Amino acid sequence: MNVLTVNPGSGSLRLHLVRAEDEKVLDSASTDDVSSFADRQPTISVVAHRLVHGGPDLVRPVEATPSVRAKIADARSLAPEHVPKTEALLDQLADLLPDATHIVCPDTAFHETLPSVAQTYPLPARWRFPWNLRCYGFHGWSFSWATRRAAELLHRPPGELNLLIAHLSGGCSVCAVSHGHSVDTSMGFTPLEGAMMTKRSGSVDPGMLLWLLREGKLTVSELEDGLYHHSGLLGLSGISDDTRDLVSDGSAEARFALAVFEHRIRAELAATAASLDRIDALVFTGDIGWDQPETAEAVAGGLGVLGIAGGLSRTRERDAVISPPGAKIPVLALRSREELELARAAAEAVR
Ligand SMILES: Nc1ncnc2c1ncn2[C@@H]1O[C@H](COP(=O)(O)OP(=O)(O)O)[C@@H](O)[C@H]1O
Ligand SMILES: CC(=O)OP(=O)(O)O
Ligand SMILES: [Mg+2]
Repeated sequence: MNVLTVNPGSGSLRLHLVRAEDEKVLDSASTDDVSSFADRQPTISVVAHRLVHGGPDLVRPVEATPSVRAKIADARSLAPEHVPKTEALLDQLADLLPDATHIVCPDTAFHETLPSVAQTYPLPARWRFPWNLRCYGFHGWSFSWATRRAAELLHRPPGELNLLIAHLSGGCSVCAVSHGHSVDTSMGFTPLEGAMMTKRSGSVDPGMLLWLLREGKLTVSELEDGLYHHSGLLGLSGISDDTRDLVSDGSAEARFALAVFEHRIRAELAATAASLDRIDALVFTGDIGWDQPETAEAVAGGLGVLGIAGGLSRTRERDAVISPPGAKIPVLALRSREELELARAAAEAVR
């Protein structure tokens, strides 16, 4: 069964054709030209659409029926960078591939296992319940792949593993996995919370946001645009949202932006680690987690309090343990393979 996986991230649209039976990638592209990509495939039976926010109701992969489409529309304003892209792609691909089964795969599904203490914001019940104000968590397909792949590399069943995972890419979030399940994560109600990102701020004092609005410094839309597009590595450095540019630039501004990024990733990892009774491994994934050894080194090397240390290998030829032999807690670097998890989940949903 050939599955077209569609992954609209904040900074790119990634397309893969995956043969589900053996998880082989038959073709891939990072392009907005979905129609040329689809046209060049001989057969596509299923389309797996990554849906960043499933809202309160979409908690597993499901076919994109009209009632599911209505629920996606309800979740639109919760992830304004992502959900509208998925809606447009669902429309476009339903026209291009009318005979394929279209499955929507929520990022949030992986975090359905979050215990209620980790899901809950300390807000009045009269706000929380009618408006579903809770922590959802994102990057679920990346975390579930990382869990599966780490288990292979560590020769342990995934159901036994306790992991700290850092998905560092355009969007950045961390996850604590206990016995294979998400038990805490840094993103919450929206993909703006938690770790500092490439262009997004991550968490900042809510009192500061109130002050900016109350004092008329910024309008709601200026605030939203600034927090989503002009903050993070880009906003701090004034140079680039890409860690590769910042590392090679080497200016004081670039180094400072990277140092704040590393500090905030370490803080998020340490906070989520509090939900684990032991750490079997720290896993780096996502574009930055994979291709920026300086970042992995600075993050791991600064987590001595958790028993994690640096001295990591800088080689990235294949997914591997990158900590030195004998490290108390192994550190792994894995390429993010959301497409394999999306293909697997969609193939299971149509069976
Ligand atoms: N070291 C890096 N390697 C690759 N991409 C990076 C790196 N640092 C920052 N980026 C940015 O991350 C973006 C990828 O973002 P996006 O497509 O949203 O990916 P993801 O969906 O994985 O978050 C790219 O646009 C790039 O500018
Ligand atoms: C949830 C999220 O931020 O996704 P991405 O990193 O793909 O933009
Ligand atoms: Mg992504």
